[in-house]
Amino acid sequence: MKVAWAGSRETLELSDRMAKLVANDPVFEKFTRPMLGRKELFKNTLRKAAHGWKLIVDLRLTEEEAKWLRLYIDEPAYTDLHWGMFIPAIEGQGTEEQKKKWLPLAQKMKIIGCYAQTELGHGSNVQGLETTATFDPQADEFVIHSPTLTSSKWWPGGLGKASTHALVYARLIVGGEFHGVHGFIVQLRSLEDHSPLPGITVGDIGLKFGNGAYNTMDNGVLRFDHVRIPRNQMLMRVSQVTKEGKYMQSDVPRQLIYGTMVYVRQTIVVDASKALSRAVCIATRYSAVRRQFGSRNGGPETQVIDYKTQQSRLFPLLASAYAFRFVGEWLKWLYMDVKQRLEANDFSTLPEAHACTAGLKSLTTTATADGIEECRKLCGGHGYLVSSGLPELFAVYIPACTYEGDNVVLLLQVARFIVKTVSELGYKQPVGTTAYMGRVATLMQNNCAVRTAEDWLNPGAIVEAFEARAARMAVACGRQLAKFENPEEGFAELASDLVEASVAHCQLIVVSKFIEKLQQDIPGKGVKQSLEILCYVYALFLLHKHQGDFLAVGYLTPKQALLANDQLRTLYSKVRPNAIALVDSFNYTDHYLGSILGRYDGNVYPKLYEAAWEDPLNDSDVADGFHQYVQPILKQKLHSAKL
Ligand SMILES: CCCCCCCC/C=C\CCC/C=C/C(=O)SCCNC(=O)CCNC(=O)[C@H](O)C(C)(C)COP(=O)(O)OP(=O)(O)OC[C@H]1O[C@@H](n2cnc3c(N)ncnc32)[C@H](O)[C@@H]1OP(=O)(O)O
Ligand SMILES: Cc1cc2nc3c(=O)[nH]c(=O)nc-3n(C[C@H](O)[C@H](O)[C@H](O)COP(=O)(O)OP(=O)(O)OC[C@H]3O[C@@H](n4cnc5c(N)ncnc54)[C@H](O)[C@@H]3O)c2cc1C
Repeated sequence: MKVAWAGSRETLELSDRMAKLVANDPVFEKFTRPMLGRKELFKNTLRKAAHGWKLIVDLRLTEEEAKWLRLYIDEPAYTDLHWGMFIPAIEGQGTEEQKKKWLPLAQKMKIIGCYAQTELGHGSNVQGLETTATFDPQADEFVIHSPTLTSSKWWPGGLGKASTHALVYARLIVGGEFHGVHGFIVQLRSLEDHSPLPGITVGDIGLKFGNGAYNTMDNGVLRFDHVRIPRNQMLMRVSQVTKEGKYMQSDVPRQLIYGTMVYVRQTIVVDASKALSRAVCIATRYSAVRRQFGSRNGGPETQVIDYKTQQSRLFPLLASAYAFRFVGEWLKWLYMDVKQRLEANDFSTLPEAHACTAGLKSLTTTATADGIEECRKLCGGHGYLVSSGLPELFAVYIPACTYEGDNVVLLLQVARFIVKTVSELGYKQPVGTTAYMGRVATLMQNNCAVRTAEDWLNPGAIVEAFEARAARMAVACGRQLAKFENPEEGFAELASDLVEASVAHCQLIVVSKFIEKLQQDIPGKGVKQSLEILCYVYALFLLHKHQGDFLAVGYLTPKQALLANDQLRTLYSKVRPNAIALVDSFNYTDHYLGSILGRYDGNVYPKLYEAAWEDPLNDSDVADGFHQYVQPILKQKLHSAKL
């Protein structure tokens, strides 16, 4: 199962080597992180990033090994944005000449870059950005300017203190005409002493949610006062500005300017499976250690993992972690395919890649953020201790629901794609993830054939149920929209229903990709069977949770919905014997997991007890401040009879 989770034996071995390299290096210690003040915390992150880079250089790590190393260091840092957005943006939107100039500098870390798109006043509405880039033909330069307070760049990670350069998104003005938002490479700080260059005001935006957590990152604010950059620092793969001040659009669609977001959303889906699996690993191991009630004749109490309520909350999350892992693998393939096509100037699959990355980013991050919090509750009181690892994981993870596109805004993008597909059904055969809509007539007509709980153990029955629900919800939205004279007004009015239809479509993708995964050759005794059980748990859990949809569209009867729930209960009993093995298969070191409750050896209570004494409050028996603030109260002489 470790191989199935990792994707291949090679990846398992490689990631295992990197995990151990990090776990055994004292520089990467992280247990004290939540106790540190901001400055100390940030400096420590810089130290870890520098040490990580030294290892990459000294050990001549490959790009793949370096990625795993950064993952296991497990501390948000400017390097995430440098490698994860700045470099991919230049790769995707730069010309060959620009790539030749900037990529070697960035890859050798001679410069540090960030992705400066969002502003104080605008994040979701990218077309609403206010920063301007005005072409000055005399000087052959762009003038980058922040005309208002709300045009201040706000949020970019790595911008506040670390970056020397930024990829700045600004409205292009040529000859007095606006040409929409484009990307520009702008140097922010001196490469000698790191001080901000003239015309640049830059700093950190301040503390964020949680102790430690995302505060290791210097999310920044940035203003430009007529900052000049050479013309060739506008990324010019999509459109160009000539020396003479002529704006030219190439055959490449404008949307490619948003390409970096497609790339990062795809990586976020894979990351969701990592974050959720960490939380599930902690909660599952602890649920096997923790005992409450049920002792007979002085024997041990019941392991909480044996309670059906615990199983019905925990096992769907375990199944979701696997589901997100496999849909992430598929999405990576889809992205690579689109990337290759784009390089050959085939842009036909870009809309689907956008819809899939946006929708799956939204679906998986929402479920993961909620899932981590559920895992905290599954660990009872001890889950609230920082040493459980869950509070910090939650605090670090939840912004994923917002960054790289607010999750609701992204589902509305999916809705546009679905509505368009439905409206074109009469003359265009849908392909890819919308191919099922080509069978819309059948899906609208046929109802569920399930008669017994066992009938639900059938991939065909499950896929058809999810297809029928998604198709019927999409068609219903289409019909409602058709009643509006102005389609945009209709879209705004029906936005909540459209979001629900998008969720149904995205859940269908995840379920289908899990089932497709099971059609592949999966080596290892019992591995495929265990994955089949998890796949049914994932699908039937969603069906149970959203049974209102399935019933409302008239595909299921209440009896069939109840049978699905009966089957789900049986499936939980099948997951139980392998639950620990299924989380051990994630192959996480205790360092990466960062949790006393989730320790591999299960030695929870002694270690919790030990850790308590390491809290700075326990440095002395009598607390600092006792003599000053508590003792006077204890010693006071009160005159009032009542008191
Ligand atoms: C080595 C380590 C690697 C680790 C990886 C590191 C990862 C780091 C992880 C976390 C760190 C956090 C970093 C966070 C960074 C950020 O948050 S960057 C800022 C991200 N901002 C957003 O996501 C903004 C969201 N808004 C938008 O994307 C868009 O504006 C929009 C809302 C999608 C669309 O706006 P609008 O309605 O105005 O539409 P238009 O812009 O006019 O577009 C119209 C058509 O374009 C299509 N479209 C839109 N987006 C895309 C896209 N990305 N790709 C392709 N096509 C797109 C849209 O469908 C319309 O098409 P149509 O005309 O055919 O209908
Ligand atoms: C930790 C973190 C790191 C970040 N890193 C970066 C970075 O490196 N670079 C960068 O450029 N940006 C970064 N961002 C910014 C991030 O991309 C934006 O915050 C995000 O895109 C959401 O935009 P917003 O803040 O404008 O939200 P808003 O759009 O203001 O959202 C507020 C509310 O309005 C709703 N809403 C907005 N529009 C609509 C609509 N059309 N229909 C219905 N509801 C709507 C949303 O659903 C939400 O509920 C980061 C943000 C965070 C939190």
